[in-house]
This record gives sequence, structure tokens and C-alpha cells, in this order.
Amino acid sequence: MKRNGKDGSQQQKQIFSFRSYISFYTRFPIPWWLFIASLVFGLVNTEVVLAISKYVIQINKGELYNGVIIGYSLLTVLNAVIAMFSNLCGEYGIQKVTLRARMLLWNKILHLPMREVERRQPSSLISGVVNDITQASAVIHMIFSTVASIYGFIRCCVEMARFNAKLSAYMLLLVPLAVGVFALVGQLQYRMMLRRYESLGAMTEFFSEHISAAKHVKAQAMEGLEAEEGLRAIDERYKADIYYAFMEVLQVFSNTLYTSIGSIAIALFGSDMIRKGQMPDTGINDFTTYKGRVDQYQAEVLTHYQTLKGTQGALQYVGVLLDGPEEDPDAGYDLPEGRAKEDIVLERVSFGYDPRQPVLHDLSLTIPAGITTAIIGNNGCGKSTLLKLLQGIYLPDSGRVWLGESAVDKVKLSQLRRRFGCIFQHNPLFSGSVRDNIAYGEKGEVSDEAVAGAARLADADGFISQLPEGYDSDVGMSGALLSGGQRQRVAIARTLLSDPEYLLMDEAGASLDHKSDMTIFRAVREHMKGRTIVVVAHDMRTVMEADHIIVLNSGSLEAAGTHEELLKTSPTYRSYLELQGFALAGEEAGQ
Ligand SMILES: Nc1ncnc2c1ncn2[C@@H]1O[C@H](COP(=O)(O)OP(=O)(O)OP(=O)(O)O)[C@@H](O)[C@H]1O
Repeated sequence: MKRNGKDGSQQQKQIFSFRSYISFYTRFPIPWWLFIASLVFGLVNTEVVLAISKYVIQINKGELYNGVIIGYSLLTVLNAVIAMFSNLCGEYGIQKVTLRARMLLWNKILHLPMREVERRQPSSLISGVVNDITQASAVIHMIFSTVASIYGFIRCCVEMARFNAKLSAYMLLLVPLAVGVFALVGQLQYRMMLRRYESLGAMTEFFSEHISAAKHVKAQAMEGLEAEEGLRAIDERYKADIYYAFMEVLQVFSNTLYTSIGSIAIALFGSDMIRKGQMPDTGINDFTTYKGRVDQYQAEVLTHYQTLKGTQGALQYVGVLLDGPEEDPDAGYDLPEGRAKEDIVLERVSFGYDPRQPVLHDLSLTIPAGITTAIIGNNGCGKSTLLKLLQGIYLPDSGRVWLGESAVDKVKLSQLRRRFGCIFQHNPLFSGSVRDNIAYGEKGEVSDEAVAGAARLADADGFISQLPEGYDSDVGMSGALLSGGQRQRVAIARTLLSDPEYLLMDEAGASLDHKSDMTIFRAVREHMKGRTIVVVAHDMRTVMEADHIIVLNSGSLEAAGTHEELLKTSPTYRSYLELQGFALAGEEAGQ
């Protein structure tokens, strides 16, 4: 299973350029002042470090005066304090960047077009918000640290050159070697990091999907097979981690090797200079003190480059996501005021989740305002898809959906969707109380009476009042503490509380017993009297209660009309009635 959707990561590697990577940081406010403060502390600390070096050289020479010891001690403490403040500001900045980047990503996910949401696995999106985004701050912090490190590098080089210009010149000749090695390792770091994050995403996807299906795994005794599948997901991450660890070892090795080459060069050239009397006997030791500082700052600068490349790999998925399309629910025209007085019209609508495989073909039909319309058809013929097009969850590939005079693809989606209430076969509940779930989506205070009224309409108040804490009872994660039918009633109550102008019911009664299904359906119709209801149902008793019936056949319109009309015009309709045991006498059907 591949993270990053069906297109795989190859395509995303091409899209997420270095420029996109950098422009990621223009998408949210960055607390520059914290990083600047961290930088200033860092620069001051460089001076303190240099001053300490001078004391160290004096101590090495045996100049153990009180002033030297006290100065060395005070500066060492000062160094620690300044470093603490520098880190404090930097860390605070990092956490702020992570917070803002996370919010940015969450908002993006909320506004992804449905096609995009489905193209990406939910767990990949979760992994983006939870894991990947934590890398976002690394680059900002690194920019400032790099400035401090470059400053430190130059200052230490100057001091080193003052101490011994000739030996320093030899050392600087080694710098291009270090740059080359670190650049190579940086490129590797990018690839390894990308692989790590991809495998982490794939592993998260695997476990979230398979753990949530634990019941089915047990029921079918598939533990053995699942163990093998799980091992494959774990193994990918294991390999990515191994490669990354090797790369880190390589990084440390190249750093040590570079430092060792420097030390050997100092020993060779330094001893020669001592022999020729160009340097005091303690010269190598003193020079090494400066050289150590130079190496430290140089390694910092080069490691920052590697971090930059590594972060590019870590943010690849997030970056491509942020660069992708977005739905603006407040763009477009205002919907005219009015309550359910407008027909919904589909005009030559064609649509496919994959445009190469259309689900709806050139479909034209009218859903009359103010009455109940039932949609029937075989499994997979496109009934639910049609409902999604009505609310602009998807837009047609061709043709148009109209709400009265308003084209659905031109109006503000936020206004359009608020006019619709939807009850599906499976409705998600959220962790929290029954009351919270019924009032979900309502702005402002919702009275207990309004919540109870909606629950009564959905025939839910009976079971709710028997729960240990009534309306305050917890429904569990995704409503797991309630039965399927109870969850459905809570969802129906929630939809009715929102008092929609158009109600879409997609096999809403499937998890209810027959009696409750009809009782609730009738109560809902009574409550919605004069408003538009569109119901997708397989139970012909429900269908026959509708005022208008649409029969779909493989994504096309077979027939539309009243029960009596369809008995004459739709073979599919007649066959459904017969299959469910309704006797067809002439043009009438009765049980
Ligand atoms: N999110 C999706 N991505 C890709 N294909 C989808 C998606 N949802 C549905 N389909 C496909 O579109 C077709 C129509 O599905 P739809 O759910 O609209 O059918 P339906 O008539 O409501 O079926 P049922 O009676 O079984 O609920 C099916 O072939 C289905 O596989």
C-alpha cells in the first residue's frame, strides 16, 4: 500500500520542488522575534566562547593567576546561561511554528475537495498533521542557527589566523573537502528522510485500517495472515530506519575523518614549524584550541544544510498537500432566501469518481419542491452519488445541478450545504455526550427542550432516558457504546434539530427494525411537511409512501412519476414490488 494516494510518491517528488518547499514558510506567520532573540544570544555567546578560549590557552601555558581562573569560571557560567536563553527562545519559536503549521494543515484538510480526501488515505492525512508537520520548525530555527554559526566560524577563523596565519591557511584548504562530503551526505539525508516518512505513513495507514477491522479479523480467524501483512508494513519502516541510521553513522564518520585529517595536518605542519622555531613549543596545543572552535562552527553550518535537505524529505507529503486544490465554501453567489420552494433539477449530468468510468450518464431529472421523492435502483447504480451531487460534495463532470434558479457549482457551498440535512445508512457520532451529538453543528446555546424534541421525533428519547446518565451519557468513540439502531436515531435527531430545508435520507432506516423505520419515517415527513425530502431506499413500503419516485438504471433515468404511473412505465419498479411480495393486480399493487 502506497502512501500519498493512488498516484504514488513518484509524481509528488516531481511536484514538490525546492521552491515550493521554501514557499511553505510563507503560508503562516512565523514568530521571527523569538528566533532573532535566539540569534542575538547565539552571537553574544560566540564572543564569550572566544574569550573562554583565550583563558584556556593561558591555563594551558600554566598562567594560573587568580584573575585567569576567576575570569574563566565566570565566562563558563555566563556561556551556559546565555546558551540557555538562546535555546529557550529557539524552542519556544519552534513550538509556535509547529502549532501554526499544524493549524494550517488542519484547515487545508478541512477544505480539501472530496475527490482529494478520497484520493488520500485518512491515516496519511492524520500522519501529516501528527508526525510530518513537527519537522516544519526545523528549517526556521536552522536559518538563525546558521547565521550564528557562520558568524562564529568567521570570528574563530580570524582569531585562529591571528594566532598562526600559515597553519590557518593550510586548514582552510581543507574546507572545500568538508563542503563536498557534507553536500553528498545532505542529498542522501533527503532521500532517507523521504523514505522514512513514506514508510511511517504506510505503516500508520496499515495499522489504522486493520486495527479498526479487528472484529472481522477475529471473526474470520485471519490473525496469521494479518501478522504477515503487518510484518511487511513494519519491515518497510525497519529498512528505512536502518538506511537512515547508516547514513547518520556515515555523517559522524565523515565529520570525524575530516577533523582527524585536520589534526594530522596540524601535527605535520605544526611540528615542522616548531622545529624551525616559527611557533612556540605549546603552539600545536594552542592552535588546536582555535581549530576545535572552527571545526565546531563549520560542522554546525554543514549539518544545517543536511537538516534542510532532510526536512524537505519529511515535508514532502505535507507540501504537496498544501499546494493541492482547495474548496472555498464562501466563494460564489449568495443563495436567494426562501424555504424549500425550489425544485432541484439535474440537467444532462454526467459524473464519475474516475472521470474515465462514469457512474451517472447524461442524467436529466427534476426533484419537485415541497414533497417527498424516493430514488430507487440496483446496487451501485448511482443513487448515493446523486445525493452527493445535490449538495456540491462533488461537481458533475458535465451538465449542471440547479437549485431553482441557482447553479450548484456557482453558489456559496457553505450556504448550499446548510440548507441540506443528511441522514445516511451509517452516520458518524463523535466522542462525547448524547446531547453534544444531537446538538452538533448548532451555533450558540441549544436548549434541553430543543434537544429532547428532536430526540422524540427520532424516537430516541426512550432509549436515551434509560441510559445511566440520560442525555449526558457518553456515546464512546464514534458512538461505539450505542447499538447501530441507537446511533441512527441520535443521527436522525441531530439532522432534525438543524431544521433543514431539504432532507436527504440515504437508506436511513437500514439499521432500524421495520416498525421503527416506518414510524420514524412518517414522523419525519410530518415534521418536514411542505419541505423537500429525497429518500434513497430499498424497502418498497417506504418507497410507496413517497409522492414522487425516480427509478435509476445503471446511472441513467429509467422512469419518474407517481406509484401509479410507474406501475405502467417502469419494469424495474414493478419487479421490485414483486420481489418484495407485493401483489400486482392490474395496475395496482397491494400487500
Ligand atoms: N468514493 C468513491 N470512489 C470511487 N468510486 C465510488 C465511490 N463511491 C461510490 N463509487 C462507485 O460508484 C458507483 C455508484 O455508487 P453509489 O454509492 O452511488 O451506488 P448506490 O446506487 O447508492 O448503491 P447502493 O444501493 O449499493 O448503496 C459504484 O460503482 C461505486 O463502486
